Amino acid sequence: MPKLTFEATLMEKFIEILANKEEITQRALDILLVKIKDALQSRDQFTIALAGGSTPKPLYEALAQQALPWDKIHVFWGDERYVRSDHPDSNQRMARQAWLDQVNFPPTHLHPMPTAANDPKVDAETYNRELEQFFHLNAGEFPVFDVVLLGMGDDAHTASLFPHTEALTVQDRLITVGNKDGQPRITFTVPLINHARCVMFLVTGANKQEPLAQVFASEADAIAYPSRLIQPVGELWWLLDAAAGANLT
Ligand SMILES: O=C1O[C@H](COP(=O)(O)O)[C@@H](O)[C@H](O)[C@H]1O
Repeated sequence: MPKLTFEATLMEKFIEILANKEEITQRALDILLVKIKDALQSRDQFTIALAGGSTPKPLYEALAQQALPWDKIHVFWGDERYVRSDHPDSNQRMARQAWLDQVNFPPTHLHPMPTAANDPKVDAETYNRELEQFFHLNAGEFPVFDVVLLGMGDDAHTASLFPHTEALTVQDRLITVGNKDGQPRITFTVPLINHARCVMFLVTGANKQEPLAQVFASEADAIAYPSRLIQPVGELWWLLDAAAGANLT
C-alpha cells in the first residue's frame, strides 16, 4: 500500500445512513451550504471538486435551485472519463446539464478536465498545471479544496482510482491517468484528495454493501479497495442510503 501523506488521526469522520437518495441529497445539500457560507466568511472564494457517475446528479439539480454567490465559487472535477465533453459518459456534461448551465456561473469559474489532446498523459499534465496556477502552488505543494465530492463504485473505486492500478501509487503530482479496464481516465491523485478541508462520499445501492464492508473493515487491502486510501486531513463524510449501509453497524 502506498504511504499516505497524513496521519489519519487528524481527520474527523462522520458516517450517516439515511433512508434513501432523497435524504442523502438533502443532507449533502445542507452540509454544502454550511461549507460555502463558512468558507466565504473567512476567504473570498469557495472551491469544490465534483464527482461523476449517477449518484450526485440529484444534488447538482438541487444546487441549481439555490441562490448562491456563483461568482465566488470555483468548480473543478475530481475525475473525468476520456471522452469528448459532449459525450453521454462525460462527467462534465452531466454536471453542466444538471446544475452548472442552469445558473449564472462566470465561465472562468468552471474548470473542466481537458480530454481533447488525444493523449491522456498530456491532458492530465495540462490540468495539473491549471491547478498549480489557480492555487499559486510552489513545486511539491498540494492545494486545499474546500470540498471534494466523491462517489464509490461497486469495486470500491473512487474518483478514477481503480483497484490494482498504478494511479493509486502516485504521490508526487495532483493529477494522473486512471485506468478502467484498459480505458484511460483523468483523475485526482490520492494525496490531492487527502489535502481537502472536507471530503464527502455519496453512496447508494445494495451493490455497494460488500465493498463498503471492506472499506470500513479494520484491516483490508487498500489496493483492492481504493476508497480506503481516502483519509483526508479535514473532515470525511460518508452519506449512505439504507441499501448501501444495510450491513454496517
Ligand atoms: O465512473 C465513475 O464512478 C464513480 C461512482 O459512480 P456512481 O454512479 O456509482 O455513483 C464516480 O464517483 C466517478 O466520478 C465516476 O467517474
